Amino acid sequence: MAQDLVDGLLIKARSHLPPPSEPLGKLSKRDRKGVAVIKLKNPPVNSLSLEVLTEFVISLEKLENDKTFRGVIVTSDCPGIFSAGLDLTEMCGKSQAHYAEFWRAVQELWLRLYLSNLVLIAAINGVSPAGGCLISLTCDYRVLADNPKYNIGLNETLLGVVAPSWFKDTLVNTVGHRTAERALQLGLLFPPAEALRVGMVDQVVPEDQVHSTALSVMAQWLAVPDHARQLTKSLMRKPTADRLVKQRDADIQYFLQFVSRDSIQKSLRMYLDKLRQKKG
Ligand SMILES: CC/C=C\C/C=C\C/C=C\C=C\CC(=O)SCCNC(=O)CCNC(=O)[C@H](O)C(C)(C)COP(=O)(O)OP(=O)(O)OC[C@H]1O[C@@H](n2cnc3c(N)ncnc32)[C@H](O)[C@@H]1OP(=O)(O)O
Repeated sequence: MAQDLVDGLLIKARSHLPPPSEPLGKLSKRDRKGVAVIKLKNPPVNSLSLEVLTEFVISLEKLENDKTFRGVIVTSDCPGIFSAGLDLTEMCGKSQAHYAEFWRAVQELWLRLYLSNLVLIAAINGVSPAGGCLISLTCDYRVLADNPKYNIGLNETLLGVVAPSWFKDTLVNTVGHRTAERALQLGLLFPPAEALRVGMVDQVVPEDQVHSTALSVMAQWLAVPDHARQLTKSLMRKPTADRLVKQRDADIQYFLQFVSRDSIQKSLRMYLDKLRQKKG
């Protein structure tokens, strides 16, 4: 059975955790075949808070260091939402020190995912804007559920902010320069068929087949000897990652200046208010 391949690892935000005696991320070692599942669970929308980013990095590090694991399926535990992207409340009305800590955590997660030695397959079972899309773009392969609500893309410009150069590079490396330029400037969120057409995802399948498809794809990738695949991945990705590694502090300073501007704070607040008012 395909499911027998899978081990479970759940990332949760502390505020939604059961008693503190339980560890934040649960890593069970029952699996024998070396595939783990990281399920993002930060209801209601799997926003990437500082805590979730940090926990994600720790979980990945554990998996990287545990040689029984060779692949990870990244998916969501929140129905209909893969991830709403970076937690906007982390970028509004906080201190400079907080912004710096938050942005370093965003950088760290991107670097860990993008350069991971593990095979990463995104099983995208929900809408996936901005940072949510970025997570999937760092994976080696993307399977998207065929639901017209499950848009995916880097929509930063629609919030009045700018996708940083390494977000942009990740998209360019996936869909090519022209598609990326248009998608980034317009802040396009692609429905499944369009996402497949432009190469933002590799496969679109019925919703109930996302997980099994991700497992089949994983088996195909794991059939390749690790050392050859890992070196090839590094050849393809390291130049892009190195551009950030060489200027991480400058990138943080740039983010601080940008996000602290009154005009940017105003845009982010207005966007959050719009989201909150949607209900009422
Ligand atoms: C070198 C660097 C230099 C320069 C670069 C500078 C800056 C870069 C800056 C930013 C980069 C940002 C990347 C991002 O990821 S920004 C996040 C973008 N995300 C979005 O646009 C998605 C917004 N959310 C939605 O569209 C919807 O919520 C949804 C489709 C995901 C889900 O819709 P639902 O109807 O199911 O749920 P809602 O009622 O809308 O939301 C429930 C609840 O959650 C709050 N919320 C939603 N998204 C976020 C978020 N991203 N962060 C924080 N909170 C979020 C929403 O407000 C509701 O809250 P309340 O229950 O009303 O309190």
